[in-house]
Amino acid sequence: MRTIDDLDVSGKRVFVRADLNVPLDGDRITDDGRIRAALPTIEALRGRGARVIVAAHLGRPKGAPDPRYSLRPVAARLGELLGTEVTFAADTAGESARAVSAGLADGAVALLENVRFEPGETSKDDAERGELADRFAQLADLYVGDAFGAVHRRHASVYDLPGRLPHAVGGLVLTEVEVLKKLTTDPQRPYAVVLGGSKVSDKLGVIDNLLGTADRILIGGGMVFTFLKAQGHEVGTSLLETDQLDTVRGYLERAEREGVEIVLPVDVVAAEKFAADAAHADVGVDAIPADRMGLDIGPRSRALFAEKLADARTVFWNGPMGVFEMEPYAGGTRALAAALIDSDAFTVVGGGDSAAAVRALGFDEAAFGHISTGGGASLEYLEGKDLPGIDALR
Ligand SMILES: Nc1ncnc2c1ncn2[C@@H]1O[C@H](COP(=O)(O)OP(=O)(O)O)[C@@H](O)[C@H]1O
Ligand SMILES: O=C(OP(=O)(O)O)[C@H](O)COP(=O)(O)O
Repeated sequence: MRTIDDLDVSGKRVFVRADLNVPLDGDRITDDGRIRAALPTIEALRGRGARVIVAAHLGRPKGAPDPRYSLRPVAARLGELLGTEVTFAADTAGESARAVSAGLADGAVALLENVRFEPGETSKDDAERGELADRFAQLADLYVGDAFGAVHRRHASVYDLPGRLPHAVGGLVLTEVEVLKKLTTDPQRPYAVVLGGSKVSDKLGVIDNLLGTADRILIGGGMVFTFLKAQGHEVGTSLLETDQLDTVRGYLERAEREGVEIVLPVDVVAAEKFAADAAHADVGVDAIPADRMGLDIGPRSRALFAEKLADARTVFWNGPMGVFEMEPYAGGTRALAAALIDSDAFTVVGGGDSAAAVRALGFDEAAFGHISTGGGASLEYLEGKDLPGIDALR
């Protein structure tokens, strides 16, 4: 793969696909870790006289402009961190984007509006994605793929566009892959993987492959309830993927056959509704009330998880254990982060929200082996899957 050092970028318009999918509270960025992670590549290109056009997604809008998912606040923060103005294009690949691209000076930086405002970005139809990629290609002379957190997505700006322009891989993707490689080539054992978060249907599938490599799989966060239900427990109004129940039953059976330990919580914090001020209580997993939702793993589960991680030599963690953004449901995530730090294992934390949680809860990032910007992307890499956003750069 060519790196940015192999490209002659001076005076050229360089399309940089970055992952700037940061958590927001209204239009306030609550954690700018992914913007910071994108800086080195952008700075290196600027420093060599490139005209840098950054493109990214934010959240999951439905293929049309939606002000809640505008990247405008991200442009402002990117400008502050770079110490230069970042021109914001009010559309993704339309008139505004073309005008911004044409007016960019050497060393200047622009950010396009959310690529997912275009239906072609995430389309399953090759022609529809191709049409958008053609429009992106008109904006630039060169392409740099640096959106590690999105390399598992076969999307127009990640997968189709690099085929249309001379391209290179960005430094963030290279660094991430280098660290994750250590987990795939003979990890020190016991090797534990901790899965949580809310992208349940996205991430359940990884368990299939992890059953072949990990010694222990600990399940927390919104993942828990599909497992508990599969075991016959009632889960009230908790996050549940009903159509995945058979799959999960299959994982539980296979784990038992193959001697892989799947560790599930024994208690959860069950709340009346999805709110910080809701009535809530710790309950055993066999006693979740019908009108309550599990928003965190409970104290007994935190102790159990810490015990299961104490002797691990390698740990990969993706997905918060609970709704850490609300203090009453942050205890599980806090306890898990502390358990990782206490263990002697090589620890990798992956995912936009998981990394943000570690920082928001006051942990020292240096206490972990590596904090990755990608959750789903890291998991798919660990599974040994082909990653469209990396394959397209070869
Ligand atoms: N029990 C739960 N119910 C609903 N949402 C949850 C639960 N536990 C965690 N979450 C949510 O999961 C989100 C993060 O999930 P995800 O995007 O999969 O993680 P990451 O970004 O680290 O890959 C957080 O916003 C958190 O509030
Ligand atoms: O936040 C992201 O992934 P993650 O939550 O798995 O870390 C990436 O920006 C990808 O976003 P997507 O899962 O909506 O494609």
